[in-house]
Amino acid sequence: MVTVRAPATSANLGSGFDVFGLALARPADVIHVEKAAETTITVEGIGSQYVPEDPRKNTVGAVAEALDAPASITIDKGVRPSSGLGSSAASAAGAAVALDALYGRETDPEELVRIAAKGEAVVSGEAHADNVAPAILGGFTIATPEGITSMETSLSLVACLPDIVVSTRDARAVVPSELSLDDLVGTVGAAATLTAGVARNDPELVGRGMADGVVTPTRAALIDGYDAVSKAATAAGATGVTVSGAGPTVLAVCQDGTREAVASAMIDAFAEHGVDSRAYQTSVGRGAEVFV
Ligand SMILES: Nc1ncnc2c1ncn2[C@@H]1O[C@H](COP(=O)(O)OP(=O)(O)O)[C@@H](O)[C@H]1O
Ligand SMILES: N[C@@H](CCOP(=O)(O)O)C(=O)O
Repeated sequence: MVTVRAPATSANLGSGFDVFGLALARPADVIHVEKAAETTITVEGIGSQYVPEDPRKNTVGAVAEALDAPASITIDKGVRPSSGLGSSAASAAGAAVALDALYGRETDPEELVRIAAKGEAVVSGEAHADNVAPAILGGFTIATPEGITSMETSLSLVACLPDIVVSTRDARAVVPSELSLDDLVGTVGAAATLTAGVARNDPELVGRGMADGVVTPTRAALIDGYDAVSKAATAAGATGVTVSGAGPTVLAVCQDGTREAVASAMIDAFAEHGVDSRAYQTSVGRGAEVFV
């Protein structure tokens, strides 16, 4: 048997829609795989009742098929489904790494990212790699059709998950299909600022570079209390706040020493809007790893 821990991830980071991604130190899924004549999937853990065990409907089934690596697979969900924390991607990435190890393939990690992205297509209709790239490679990743660039970085983060469900498929439907030249210039400037901040481990630059007036406002409208949560996090010491992935998780980048205050400010602000939430105080993490 091979067991892999695969991290939650936060995609987009505001200005990098479908391109930027960050691996989080916590939470994570744990995937166990054993060789079998055909693929079967068992799902346990947080939100497991919402995750299909049919291999044709689970991201992990598509990965096993793409790798031609049939297995008996158990997924222990630590990342809640439909959270904006790359839940479906954590399982896909974990399965890709686990099945590769189980069958001794030693596949190039970038190829594993492409295979895990096929799992994402099962859920959202598109093989976007912005969650599976950091889930496999760790750190900050830039995923484009031409390839993946990954960078190590150190940032203090809060991922606040409200008790709301937003499916990635639905949240993709509200994204505008066109943008103005002014918006393009703003987005390029922000994305470049964010990348410089990542390279310098600078939370001020990363926070400033998360600004986005194109995609984020359309998704924020699906999250009760988003504006209040964003303001409360900023007042408590966040340098930037955005929708994590397709939402509903709200991600805050924090100045050193403010993470605890930011987390409780976000929970309180959601509560004032009648929404229960849970805040993960976290940091930038590693990619999926075999640990047994
Ligand atoms: N292994 C998996 N883990 C989590 N969700 C999965 C998995 N396979 C399929 N799904 C489906 O994917 C959807 C959640 O994925 P998605 O909407 O992208 O949310 P998230 O932002 O958490 O990744 C749910 O409908 C769930 O049933
Ligand atoms: N770029 C995608 C990312 C979806 O991330 P998830 O964590 O919500 O699955 C998008 O924004 O649609």
